[in-house]
Formats: sequence, C-alpha cells, structure tokens
Amino acid sequence: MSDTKQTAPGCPMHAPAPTADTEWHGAQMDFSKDMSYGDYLGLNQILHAQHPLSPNHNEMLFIIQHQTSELWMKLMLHEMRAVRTHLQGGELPPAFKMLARVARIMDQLVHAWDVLATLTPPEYTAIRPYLGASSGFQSYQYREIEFILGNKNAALLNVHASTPEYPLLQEALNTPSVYDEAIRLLARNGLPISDARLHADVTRPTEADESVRNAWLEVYRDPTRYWALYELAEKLVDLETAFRFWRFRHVTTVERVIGFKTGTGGTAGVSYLRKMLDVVLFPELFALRTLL
Ligand code: HEM
Ligand SMILES: N[C@@H](CC(=O)c1ccccc1NC=O)C(=O)O
Repeated sequence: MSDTKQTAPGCPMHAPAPTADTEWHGAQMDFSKDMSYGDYLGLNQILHAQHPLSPNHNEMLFIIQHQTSELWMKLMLHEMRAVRTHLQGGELPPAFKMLARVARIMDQLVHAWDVLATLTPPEYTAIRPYLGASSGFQSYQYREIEFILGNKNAALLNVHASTPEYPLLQEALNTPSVYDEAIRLLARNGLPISDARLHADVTRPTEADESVRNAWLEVYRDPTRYWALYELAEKLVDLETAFRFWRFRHVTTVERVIGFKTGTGGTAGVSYLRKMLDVVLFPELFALRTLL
C-alpha cells in the first residue's frame, strides 16, 4: 500500500506524518507502511476533486452539494441493482432491507436541499456563467435511477452518446425495472397478470395496467395472506414518496434561485421540472388506494 500513498504538497491538511515515536492514547501514528484511513477511502482523489471555475466563495458549496449527491446516488444504484436481483430470486427479506435503505438515502437527499437553499440568487448568478451548458440533466447516475425505477426514456440516452457511460445506460434501459420484477413476483405468487403486462416492452415507461392494479388490490384486501407482497408494496410506496419530495425540493429550490430562467441544459427550466412532478413510478400502487 505504501507505494500508492500520495502527498499533497503545500496543503496544510496533509502536513508531514508525525514521527513514529509520537504517542497518543496508544494510537498508531506511522502509516508510511500501513493502509491509513485516507488510503482506504481514497481521500486523495475525493478531496482533491473540487475545482471551482469562478472566483466566487459559494461555488465550493455548489460543487460539494452535487458531488455528495452523486455519491449517494451511486449507493442507491448499488442497492437497487441488488434489490432487483433479490426480487428475481424471490428473496424478499434482503430486498426489504435494501429498499428501506434506498428510501432513507432519498430522504437524505431531500434534506440536503436545505444546505443548497442557503445559496441566494446573486450568489448563484456569480457562478452560473461559468457552468456553460452543463446541467444536472446530464447526470447519468440520475438517469439510471429513473430507468431502474421504470421511468424509461430512450431519447435521453442521446445526451450520453459517445461517453463511456453510454453502454451502461443502454443496458439500464433494456433491463426490466425493479417494478417490472415486483410485478413478475405477483404473477409467480398466483395473482393473475395480463400477458400484455408481463411481456411489455421494458424500454418504455411503466404504464398503468388493470390486472396489476387488481393484483395489488387483492394483496391490500388480504394482507395477512400476502404479507410479504404487502410489505414490498409499502416499501415501494415509501421510495416513490421520498423521490417525489426530492423532485419537489429541486423545483422549489430552482425557482427560488433562478426564477423562470431557461436552464443551462437547454430546457425551459422550472416549467420542465414541474412537468416531471407528474411522473408516477408505480401507478397501480397509488391507484388502488381510492378503491380500498
Ligand atoms: C442552484 C441549484 C440548481 C439549479 C438552479 C438547478 C437547475 C436545474 C434546471 C433548470 C434543470 C432543468 C434542465 C436544464 O435545462 O438545465 C435541472 C435539472 C436537473 N438537476 Fe438541477 N439545479 C440545481 C441543483 C441541483 C442539484 C443539487 C442536483 C443534484 C444532483 C440537481 C440535479 C438535477 C437533475 C438530475 C436534473 C435532471 C432532472 C430531470 O431530467 O428530470 N440539480 N436543474
Ligand atoms: N441547470 C442549472 C445548472 C445546474 O444546476 C448545474 C450545472 C452544473 C452542474 C450541476 C448543476 N446542477 C443541476 O442541474 C441552471 O440552469 O442554472
């Protein structure tokens, strides 16, 4: 490990390591040969990846807000891919554990907007010209999250054409969503699902299906008989609810900061983001509530 250790010259956070005879409550002090905290976590890469382009003080907040969001998104994807595999295998307890974690990560991202909301319009206006045409619209991890939850849109792949992420996103588009797998599980548990739904084009966004709604309705009318499916449904509702809050905080924060300006990504801005509030990921799980 020692030959991979790097130093950051001139950085006060990375002063020379203390000598081996320095003692503090028995703690190991010399990591010239052993893997340290920073080595394990790759902090040299992470903490040297903030490169403000403007002279404005507040750009650091903007950068770190997005970088931390992307890290949490990475974990969400890691968990959701595993959820999908567990649903395929009918292993519900581990899937529940992971779905609960994903919903809490989404909650974390919802609350993170409180930090960014301290960025005022004049502060952001000082940064915005330096952003060029870059925009969260180009976040490939966000797009993969949308895809894995079933909000597929092949046209949006074009943003990533000729990037290393393109094949990954293409695969995400072509792979059944977590919700598709939940519906297959309903069918495997003897609940009648239409052939049209079971063989629906997985590259298209989820469309409400009557047989799926009726299947979930049966689950909700007899929870004790279908307890695991009932729990799965509620976990999915938790996740969609948290996602809706995220979208809402995004659009309200954007309106607060840039008003109705056109987005750097080329969309109309707030009116585009408001349209996205109408997206329903798991339509039947919400539709059935009116019927109970
Ligand atoms: C001051 C802060 C922010 C502003 C003014 C802002 C503005 C916008 C605008 C106007 C759009 C529409 C696309 C465009 O034309 O650019 C957008 C999309 C997007 N933003 Fe932000 N945003 C902010 C912060 C964030 C943060 C912190 C994230 C977290 C990663 C984020 C993630 C996204 C994503 C994923 C999209 C695409 C949404 C979709 O297509 O449904 N944004 N943003
Ligand atoms: N679309 C934003 C720019 C923006 O927010 C942004 C730019 C670069 C990196 C991340 C961003 N955040 C989310 O869209 C705007 O129109 O001001």
